Amino acid sequence: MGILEKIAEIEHEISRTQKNKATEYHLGLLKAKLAKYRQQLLEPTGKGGAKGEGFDVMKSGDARVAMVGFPSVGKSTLLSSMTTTHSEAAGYEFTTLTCIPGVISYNGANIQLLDLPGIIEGASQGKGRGRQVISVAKTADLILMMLDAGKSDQQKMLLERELESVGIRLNKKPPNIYVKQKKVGGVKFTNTVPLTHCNEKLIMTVLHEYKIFNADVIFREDCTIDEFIDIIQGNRVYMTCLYVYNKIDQISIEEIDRLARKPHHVVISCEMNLNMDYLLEKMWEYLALVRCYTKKPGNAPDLGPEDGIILRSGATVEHCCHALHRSLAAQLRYAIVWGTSTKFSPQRVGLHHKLDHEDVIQIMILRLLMLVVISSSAKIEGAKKKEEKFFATYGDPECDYDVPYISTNPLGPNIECQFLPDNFLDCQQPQAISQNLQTNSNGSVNSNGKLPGECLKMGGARIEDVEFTDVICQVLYCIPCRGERQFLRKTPCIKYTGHYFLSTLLYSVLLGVAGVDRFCLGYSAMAVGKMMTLGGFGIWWLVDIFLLIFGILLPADDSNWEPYY
Ligand SMILES: Nc1nc2c(ncn2[C@@H]2O[C@H](COP(=O)(O)OP(=O)(O)OP(=O)(O)O)[C@@H](O)[C@H]2O)c(=O)[nH]1
Ligand SMILES: [Mg+2]
Repeated sequence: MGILEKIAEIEHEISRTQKNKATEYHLGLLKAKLAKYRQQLLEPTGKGGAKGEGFDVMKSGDARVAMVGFPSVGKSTLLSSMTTTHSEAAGYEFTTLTCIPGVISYNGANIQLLDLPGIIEGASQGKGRGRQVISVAKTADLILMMLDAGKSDQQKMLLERELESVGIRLNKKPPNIYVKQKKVGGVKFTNTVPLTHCNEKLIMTVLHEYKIFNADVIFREDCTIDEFIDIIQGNRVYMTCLYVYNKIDQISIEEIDRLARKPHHVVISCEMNLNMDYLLEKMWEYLALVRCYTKKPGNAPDLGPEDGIILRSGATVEHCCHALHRSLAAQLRYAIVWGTSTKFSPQRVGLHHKLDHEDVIQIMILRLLMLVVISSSAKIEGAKKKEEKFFATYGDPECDYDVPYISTNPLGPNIECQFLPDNFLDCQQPQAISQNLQTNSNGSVNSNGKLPGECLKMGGARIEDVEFTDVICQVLYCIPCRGERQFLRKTPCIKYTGHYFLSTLLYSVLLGVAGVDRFCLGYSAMAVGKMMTLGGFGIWWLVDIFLLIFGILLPADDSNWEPYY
């Protein structure tokens, strides 16, 4: 007996068997057997069926939509009206015999629309070109089930059954059941919710039919036995589907109303061009594509209708990196995202952050690594050019903080630049005004006597003695802060040039006779004198120690003692 007959027999048996508690196990067993035979039919072990000539269409664009339907429902007419591709349409059945691809440009995305031959009842068993059509449909992101509004609802059921029988599940989520086969230990069954559609015994029966004797099974959802069989089979495809009723020009307005109100339904007329915009909108909604705009550091993002990258729903920063450049994800340091996917806008995120529609993303990479990667693969000269080109396209990876970040939000992530501690700033050194006057070319001094950074007097040990001046400070590169990045900061007229009090005192006590302390402080001439006289015969040596202790002898360059020893 061939597989087809076996299937027919089981189907007959299922239809004959009454559904009640007593026959529940018998039916479960039959369903499992049926699924197994269908699987064998779809994947023949022998030479296999005829090759799908004319069906191997390259995947292109951002998403793929396949039209499936009975012959002469207007699939080719829809393709011709929605895309620039022409597909032969005629009043007789099986006008189209191969897969014809067209492209729809919508919201900046290119959506590939496939016109397929009509399928008939029994397509799943290979009637007509059913098998090829279904295998192409499986590769799509969305199925448009084309139906003739003039015909009965029977056609929808028939088509659904054909697709169901080859493992395509329409508008359903994968059931939340966990099955893990093991080598030993028997079957361990757990359910986290009460089961109303099946029980442990039925599940065991099905498992035995599949010759699974050792496994962990966890039901996290109240599923039916069919859904459980789907999980065991493991090759089910869960797809979204839009039911498109064509030729609404031929039916009454009440009928149109009835059809249009059903879930996942769209009513159109290709010939009269009715409701085509809505169909496009719905297709976009069902494809659930995500468009992200990239932004170069320091530049505003391009938000035009053609800009941005199109990603699948649930896409992460990693997908976005792959879409830009294949090596980008490996070098990602972090990404900055503006939009609804983050708690704060902008926010730093990692590789696994999920992006939302219309997010703006800025990718920061490891610049050094980038250089190493490129230079190891090519000569340095070529690598540099490559890197320049890369940065011109994706922006300087370092940072874009050199554009003043003006925000009035007190809870914002950045502090005011003026409040940054000194280690984040590059500040001018205060200078004694006498030196400055000498170098000043025009020789004029400001009305208040001082320019930024100028001091009339340097040094001082007590706060009352110290003079203050304003110096120009610049925030260091790559340090984020709010407001102007260059500002004046009040600074004491003190400089440090590496003189330590304690070491100098020790020099003075131990080596004062040789004038080492005076050498260190920068009084070279006096030091030579002190050395020649062997510390002024001991008197100069003692005097210097006292001068040091009382703070009268200080470094020759007006600098202060370093505050730490
Ligand atoms: N009244 C009406 N007729 C339509 C409409 N759309 C298509 N048709 C007609 O339906 C017939 C079949 O159209 P096709 O586009 O060839 O149908 P198909 O689904 O591609 O058919 P196959 O390629 O044979 O599978 C043609 O004669 C079209 O003129 C419509 O909106 N209203
Ligand atoms: Mg056609």
